[in-house]
Amino acid sequence: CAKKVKLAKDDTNDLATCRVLLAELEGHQDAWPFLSPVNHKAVPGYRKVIKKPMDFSTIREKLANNRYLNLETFIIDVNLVFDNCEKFNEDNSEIGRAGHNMRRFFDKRWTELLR
Ligand SMILES: Oc1ccc2c(c1)N[C@H](O)CC2
Repeated sequence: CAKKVKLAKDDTNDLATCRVLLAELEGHQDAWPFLSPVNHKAVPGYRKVIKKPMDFSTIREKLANNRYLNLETFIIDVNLVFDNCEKFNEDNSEIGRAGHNMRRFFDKRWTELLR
């Protein structure tokens, strides 16, 4: 049978796409809980419960220092922000709702930009 050739995805614009997506996340009105690292010294339990803290300023730093292998590793870090939020906050709380809103926004935007 004919040999299957895997079509390579064009990843040329992925870095620019990550920058656009990150800027849109940072500019969202519900971004405030996620803009900078949680101060784990001021929040009882955070350091023990959340094994891999992540926030938008850390993602921006990693992007600037070429720390993401590809678009997928960037998306994994963004989703880590929202997964940490769900783990530590009630759904029916100010920050819990902000996390759900931001995840919904991100899912919609990256699929629009990449699908
Ligand atoms: O009441 C509080 C006080 C501090 C925080 C939260 C809730 N949730 C954040 O995910 C982590 C920081």
